[in-house]
Amino acid sequence: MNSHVTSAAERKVRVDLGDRSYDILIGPGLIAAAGKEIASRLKGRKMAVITDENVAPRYLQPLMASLNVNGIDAVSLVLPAGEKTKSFDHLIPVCETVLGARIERNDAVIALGGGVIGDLTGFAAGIVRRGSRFIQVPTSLLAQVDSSVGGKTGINSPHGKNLIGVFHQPDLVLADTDVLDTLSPREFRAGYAEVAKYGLIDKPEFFEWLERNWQSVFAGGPARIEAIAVSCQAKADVVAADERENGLRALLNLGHTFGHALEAATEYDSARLVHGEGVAIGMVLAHEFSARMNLASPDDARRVETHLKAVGLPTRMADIPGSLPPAERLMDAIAQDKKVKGGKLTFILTRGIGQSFVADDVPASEVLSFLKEKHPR
Ligand SMILES: NC(=O)c1ccc[n+]([C@@H]2O[C@H](COP(=O)([O-])OP(=O)(O)OC[C@H]3O[C@@H](n4cnc5c(N)ncnc54)[C@H](O)[C@@H]3O)[C@@H](O)[C@H]2O)c1
Ligand SMILES: O=C(O)C(=O)C[C@@H](O)[C@H](O)[C@H](O)COP(=O)(O)O
Ligand SMILES: [Zn+2]
Repeated sequence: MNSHVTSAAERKVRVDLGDRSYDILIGPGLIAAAGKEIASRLKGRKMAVITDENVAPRYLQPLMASLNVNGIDAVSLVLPAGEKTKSFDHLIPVCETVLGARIERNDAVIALGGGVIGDLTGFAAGIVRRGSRFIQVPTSLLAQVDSSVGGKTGINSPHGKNLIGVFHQPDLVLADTDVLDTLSPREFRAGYAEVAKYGLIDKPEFFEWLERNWQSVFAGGPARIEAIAVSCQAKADVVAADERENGLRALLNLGHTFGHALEAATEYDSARLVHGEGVAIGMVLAHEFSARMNLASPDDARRVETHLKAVGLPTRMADIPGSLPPAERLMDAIAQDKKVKGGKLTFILTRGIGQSFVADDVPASEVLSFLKEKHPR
């Protein structure tokens, strides 16, 4: 470990956004060090910690103790776990807890959990008092490599994923890598799909590294921390260049147009499909669709599927338990995607491994006949 680093962090990634820049600290022991890290960066001494029922029994008390020891007075709220929590019903108690504790703008709201808690809490922080300080303590692999970074916050609608929300950047991200040891294998794999995504967007050498080293990433230790740090740096670079998704940032949506439609189609039922699994299936579909449009070789799609299958991720719509609505209904969700412009579909397509690009004006008729072909029925 670097001797000049005073915290437990092994790696630090900076998200450069002018006066809204912030650090992502990555490494073991960061929950225990949270109070010190937060107190040294923020003036506020009142905070609300929002978490879920799986994370709370393991990590809430250590976080609260670390805050208290460093002079921070904190309240907490424990919500049900799972994607359905990203809803108006759960947004209300988060806002009321923050207001009830008289958290001022310069105090902070802390998300302790996976992407569900991070997106919901970030949204509450973005709207309470028209914007309050926000700290992410991501506890799932997915949240550590993706959702805690970049300021997209929000909730779902029956019309589609993340359709209600705001951009609201955190002031600090503390990714304690020790906590990943208690994540279920299924949730670890789901987070890994977003790690692989960075390779498939524009880092073919990272994808090759993952093909060779994924077992070490799953096992823990330096390869895991390296994969998290590479992912955070990749996301930080994109967010710094295009914070509000006017262009380049849409690349981070690789696999998501199909994936989000599948999540809406399964009614956000985490027992059937979780976000990272939808992204895995969506990335295979995006590569296959690119091959069908003669943009890429079908070999690339096969290579992506082989790797994601090897780690144990679902790669086909048929892998989702239960029946799916017809392709036409999936198209309804796709038509509600936030990337749609003037009614025209935008997809992230590819010319090969690590050669993704934003394709505007993708013909809906092509997407529909592709989905009909792939649909398990
Ligand atoms: N804002 C963004 O940029 C962004 C990026 C990617 C995904 N997302 C969103 O993130 C969500 C998915 O996040 P997720 O995969 O973290 O799901 P999640 O928040 O539901 O967490 C997954 C499961 O793991 C449990 N868990 C979390 N940390 C744990 C730990 N250390 N030990 C034991 N159990 C733990 C949770 O309780 C939950 O049951 C989706 O809603 C997705 O849309 C947002
Ligand atoms: O940060 C981004 O930008 C992403 O697209 C990251 C995705 O992994 C994430 O799932 C995001 O929430 C999707 O964004 P959305 O705008 O399609 O809701
Ligand atoms: Zn995602």
